[in-house]
Amino acid sequence: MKWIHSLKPWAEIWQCERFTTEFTQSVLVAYLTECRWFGSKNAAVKRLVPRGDLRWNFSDSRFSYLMMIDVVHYTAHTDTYFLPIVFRADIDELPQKSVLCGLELPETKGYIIDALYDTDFREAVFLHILKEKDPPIGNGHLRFEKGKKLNAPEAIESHLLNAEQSNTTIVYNELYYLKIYRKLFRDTNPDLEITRYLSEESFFVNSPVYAGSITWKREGYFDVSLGLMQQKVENQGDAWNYFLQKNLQTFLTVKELGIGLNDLPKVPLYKSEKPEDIPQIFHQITPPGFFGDIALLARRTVELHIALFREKTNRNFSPSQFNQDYQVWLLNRLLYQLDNRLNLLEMNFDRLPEQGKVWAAEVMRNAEHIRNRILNFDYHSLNSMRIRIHGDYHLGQVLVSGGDFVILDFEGEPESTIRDRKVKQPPIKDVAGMFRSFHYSLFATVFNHPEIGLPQEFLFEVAGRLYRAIASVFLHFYTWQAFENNLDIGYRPEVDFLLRYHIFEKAIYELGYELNSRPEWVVIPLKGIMQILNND
Ligand SMILES: Nc1ncnc2c1ncn2[C@@H]1O[C@H](COP(=O)(O)OP(=O)(O)O)[C@@H](O)[C@H]1O
Ligand SMILES: O=P(O)(O)O[C@H]1O[C@H](CO)[C@@H](O[C@H]2O[C@H](CO)[C@@H](O)[C@H](O)[C@H]2O)[C@H](O)[C@H]1O
Repeated sequence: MKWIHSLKPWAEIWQCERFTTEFTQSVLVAYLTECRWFGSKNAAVKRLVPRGDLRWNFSDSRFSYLMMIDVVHYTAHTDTYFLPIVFRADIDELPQKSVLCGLELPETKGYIIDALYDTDFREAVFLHILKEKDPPIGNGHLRFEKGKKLNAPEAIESHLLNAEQSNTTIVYNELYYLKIYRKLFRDTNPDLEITRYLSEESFFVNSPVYAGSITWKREGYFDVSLGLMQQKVENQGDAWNYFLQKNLQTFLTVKELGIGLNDLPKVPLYKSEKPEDIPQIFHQITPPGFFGDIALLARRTVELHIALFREKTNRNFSPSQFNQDYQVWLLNRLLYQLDNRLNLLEMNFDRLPEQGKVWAAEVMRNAEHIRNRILNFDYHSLNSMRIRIHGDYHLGQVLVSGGDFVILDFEGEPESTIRDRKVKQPPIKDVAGMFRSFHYSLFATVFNHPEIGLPQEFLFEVAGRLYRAIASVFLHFYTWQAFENNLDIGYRPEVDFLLRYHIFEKAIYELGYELNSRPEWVVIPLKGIMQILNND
């Protein structure tokens, strides 16, 4: 562990230049790189600028520096990360990842730790939310807001959630989940905005109940969301793992029954069908209730969109029409994204698995065709409405809860700016996200289970046909409910156009996500893009 010596006491630590330099250069860089939530691991970082003047006296005897760290990249782009810290004399029973460094002060020595690992800090946060306090911080104050449904417990027990996530969640009394945002934005986080709206102002009940939030407020500046508390959703895991299991069972049944491709008709792509009109064979190979689950997820998805569509007065939520400004925004963003992906593919080409190289080369050869497809968007022919949507909708964002589905995590697409995430978009974009996710889950099952013992190409083909059946049933329930409830998604040709357009967009987005986060998975979006191009 790194030790730093300071000539100033903890209360004046940021005035000690030696500390600031050593802490920034030899502690923070190494610490952040090890954090799951630090998203700039692969980026070339020019410098870190920690802001240490935001002192919060969270109890009579202790305080924390609510450290906000500007990460300046060589591209000049800057991200801000949140790492509240406290000083402690001991680190008994704390995990190693909570400790940033040892610190020798003039009169004592101890450790700087991530404050979220400190029980007193966590308890103080909860009590501040419960009592709706507004302590001063820097040139502003912290606003601890209490949700209507938060009740005072007799005693507070807390721990950190042990989950793969981009932020850090504190669990209180196994009842409340407080997500502390690690990447900060100069505006209210859409996750907080949408969760609070759905929970307190809409009829939609399949998203978590809002329990409170923490916001840094300053006169003349945009709000900065630091945390969102929700009621815990009792659940049996996420829909991603749920469907992986179902897919595996399906492939094993295909093997057991000796099903061949001739037995599995190709349902027309994206034509909505009632489950009973899907060829019987798809009901035979999938586990009981499979298409019922698809129908239920489609219903919850459309209900979410109806709730977001209903708003008439709050301009953050009221629907908008397609227009020239939106089209310019969309095309600029997607063309930039495509160039970024082609560049990433080229730079990472040699690291790709063999199959990935073949498909990557094909995608690169088709660059002009792809660009043209992106440009093929004309708002004049679109009559439906744009609304606030989930924006990063996939099976991992859905919890399976007592035979139902609950939709979470409204932060939006991780790569987008905060303002881009709030742009109203066609709700069909979420449907496209979910379709990509079903596609992913089928291909991931094939990749992860060589023990199924059938040729991969055959299983890919089975996956493709099952995907068509899933999409048809989902679309049936989604569009039917949308039409019944006057959710303005347009007539069928418009739905079809937007669906295909956004599926393509999402696959291109995913190419970047996989190349940056888990290159061994890049074959899945590559396959997705090639399939879409070949279907044309
Ligand atoms: N309200 C909740 N109830 C139960 N589990 C939750 C709740 N919120 C989050 N989780 C769990 O925590 C995981 C991460 O949550 P998420 O909001 O996606 O965090 P992040 O934005 O940090 O990735 C979820 O997949 C889910 O398992
Ligand atoms: O971290 P987030 O959940 O906000 O979303 C990001 O990570 C997702 C992966 O965890 C990524 O989703 C992609 O992989 C999923 C399977 O792991 C798949 O179901 C999705 O369809 C696919 O997009 C998501 O794109 C990214 O934003």
